[in-house]
Amino acid sequence: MTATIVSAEQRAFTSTPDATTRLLTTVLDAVSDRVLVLDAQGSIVMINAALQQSAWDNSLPLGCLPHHLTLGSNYQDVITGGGQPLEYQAVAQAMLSGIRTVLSGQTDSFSLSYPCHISAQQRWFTMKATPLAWAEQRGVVITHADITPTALVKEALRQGELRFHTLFDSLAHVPIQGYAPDGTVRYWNQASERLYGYTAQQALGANLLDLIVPAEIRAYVEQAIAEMVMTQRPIASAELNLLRQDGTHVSVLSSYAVVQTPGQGIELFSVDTDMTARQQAQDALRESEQRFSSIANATPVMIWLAGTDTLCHWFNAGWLAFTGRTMAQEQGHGWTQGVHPDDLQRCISFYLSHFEQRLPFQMEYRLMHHSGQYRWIHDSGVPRFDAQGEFLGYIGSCVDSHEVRTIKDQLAAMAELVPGVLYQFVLRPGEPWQFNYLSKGVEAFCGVCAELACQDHTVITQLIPQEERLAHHASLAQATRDLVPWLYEHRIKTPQGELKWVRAQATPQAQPDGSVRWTGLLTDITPQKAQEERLRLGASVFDNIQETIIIADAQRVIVDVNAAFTRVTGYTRAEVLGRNPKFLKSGHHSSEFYQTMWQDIDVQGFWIGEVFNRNKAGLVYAVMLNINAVRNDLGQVTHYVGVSTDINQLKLQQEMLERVAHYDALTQLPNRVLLADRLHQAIAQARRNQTKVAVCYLDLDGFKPINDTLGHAIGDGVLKVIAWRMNEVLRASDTAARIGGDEFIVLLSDNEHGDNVRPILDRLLQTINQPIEVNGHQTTVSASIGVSLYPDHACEADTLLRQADIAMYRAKIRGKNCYSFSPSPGHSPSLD
Ligand SMILES: Nc1nc2c(ncn2[C@@H]2O[C@H](COP(=O)(O)OP(=O)(O)OP(=O)(O)O)[C@@H](O)[C@H]2O)c(=O)[nH]1
Repeated sequence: MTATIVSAEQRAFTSTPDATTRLLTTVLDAVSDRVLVLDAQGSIVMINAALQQSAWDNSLPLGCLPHHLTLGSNYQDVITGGGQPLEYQAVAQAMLSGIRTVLSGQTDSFSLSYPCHISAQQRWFTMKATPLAWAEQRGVVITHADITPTALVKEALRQGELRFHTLFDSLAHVPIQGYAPDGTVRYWNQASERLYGYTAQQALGANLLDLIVPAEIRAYVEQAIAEMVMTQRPIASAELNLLRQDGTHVSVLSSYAVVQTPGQGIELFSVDTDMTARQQAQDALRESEQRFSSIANATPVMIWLAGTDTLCHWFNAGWLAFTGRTMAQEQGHGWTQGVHPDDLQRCISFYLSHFEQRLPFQMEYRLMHHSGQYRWIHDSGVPRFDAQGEFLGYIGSCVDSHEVRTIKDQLAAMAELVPGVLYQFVLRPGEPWQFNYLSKGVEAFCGVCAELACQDHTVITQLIPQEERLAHHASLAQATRDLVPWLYEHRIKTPQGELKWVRAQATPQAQPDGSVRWTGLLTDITPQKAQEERLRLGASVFDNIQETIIIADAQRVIVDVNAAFTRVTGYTRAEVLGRNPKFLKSGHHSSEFYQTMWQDIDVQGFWIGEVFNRNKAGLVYAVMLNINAVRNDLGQVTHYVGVSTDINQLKLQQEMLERVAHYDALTQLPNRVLLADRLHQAIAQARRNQTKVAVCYLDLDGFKPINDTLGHAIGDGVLKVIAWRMNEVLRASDTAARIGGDEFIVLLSDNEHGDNVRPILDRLLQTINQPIEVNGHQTTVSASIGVSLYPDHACEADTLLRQADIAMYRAKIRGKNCYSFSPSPGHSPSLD
């Protein structure tokens, strides 16, 4: 294309013989931009081909209208001339102002973009003015470049960026920052404002590194940015500790985006997640773990931690000090190597069974001490859960319970020696009983295994007969409520079918956790119960037996009597309790009698004999009394039991027989047998007392005629009267006996000499000789008496009797109704 020269100025411009100018003109004609040159006055001195060509387009942009665009015309007139749309007038003024600044040398260039409607399409142009000098003239070269394609792209980008930022802004809670490779902030959303404290206005244009990157990580951030710029790819997310405006730190997780923006180069975006809360939680957790670990390591208690896989992964210093092993050795299953082989199986299965159910547990096992000795430890494990209830594993604490266990074993051994069963169980509201301890005695006593009973209380409770169980449980529940010592007797039926009586005594104690712990003793009272049964039976016999029973204590004070006692004696039980039984004395026995009786009881433990007692009514009765001393295990007398059998009838019968044997049935005077006894006693007494006994042989005179005339019955009556009269004149110590027919013997004891008996003999003769009336029949008899004296006439009873008999005949011979003494030895019989 060739430049068109249309004026003198144009000619002057083009006539310059400067090859450079020509070259320039040629170049200007070759470019597609619209170019025109103004001189210092603003007149058009050159128009290139593109502008020339476009001058024919009715829709030329501003300043290019063809009817104005002529060489030599003033450019100001061209672009401010009439017919231009109103919206262009401001643009035209701006253009002129810029051109003037260039022409005046104030600036090296001026550019302005402006829209322009061509054929109803909006297009974008950039007007640029740069100074130009030629042939000692100065001017300005103006280009109008159609930048519509570039503008469209930029607009699209701007719209895209707008949407991008709108999207960012809509992420109100996500802090996002956009920045240039040099750190200049280009985007700063509201979330960033909240997080870092800088407003968008403060942040935009500032350097991100200066705003929020602490000095200590600045080099790292710079390097990261450089890497992203170089690779045009984001680096991996990083956790950074950044600064807020107020100087505090904030922990963020930064994710990055690298955006290649046409015209703006690389733009970087950081998308931050505030990690402060998580960091604080992590810090708190770490601190808590550190605190736990320092506390756990400071305590002498041995502590272990297990994860959800049942494996122990941590042991405190106390544990490691105990075992003398390293953490690595103990972790996993390592710790089980230290458990005593006898305890291992029990220990593991106990641990696993509780672990499976997430239950707390307590167990004891022997663990190898670093000294090489096994020691008992008490291990308490509890499940761990996080705040959301998620199971985390177990934590366990152990204490060296060796000494305690040793004492416990000793106590258990002692407990085995205690008769009965020592036990302890715990009652928790709403839970079944739990036996903590049962001494081994339960196996012999109840026939059940102590360990099984500790696992399941029904092993014990089901031993109680069904019909007694309710009352037993109610009694126990009452004592649990009242917290008072409990004493209860009940039966059990052992698995072997044995029925036993149990005395359960225990003390309930309230525990801080709301449970009640019972500690007590079960005693086998089967023998006592059998004894009680026997006693009950005995008591029944006691009250129903015919014999009277008196029970006295060791001081011989009555503590009980039976019903027969009251029936026989007339005394009620209340009247005699607390009294000595001696009030029953009849007076028939001497004090020696009783002394002997008690001596026998004390020495041989019993006494049996006949005793005359006196009842409440004053009557004497005979009993066969059996007194037994009851002694305790120490041999001390605790009670006396007297059992009396009423022998009154027997006694009467005996007396009757005795009387028959010793007394004359008609006159009731002693007979010959009793006389012989009395005579021997009288002789013995006289011998002791140096006195004399007179043996008087008395025979009635003329009795036969009474029988013969009045009859035998009257004769009997006479004999009875005579007997009665004889006793009337005799002393109590004397004896009148009938030895047959009308013959009597009178013994006069304790006479100082023979003459002392004469008055008595006289009174005898006199009283016998008194008239007698029997059944209306009057009669009279007399008596002849022969007297022998002990020891004057003889010392033997028979001799004395014989001599008295002889003397009596002498009295008969002397005429009857008189007495005659036996002659003294060596003397001739006399009739005195
Ligand atoms: N009624 C009665 N008579 C008796 C009883 N026992 C003996 N006789 C009688 O007593 C008499 C005793 O005899 P004698 O002593 O010879 O009679 P006597 O008339 O007293 O004679 P002398 O002694 O010589 O004075 C006999 O006739 C007996 O039959 C008795 O129990 N009752």
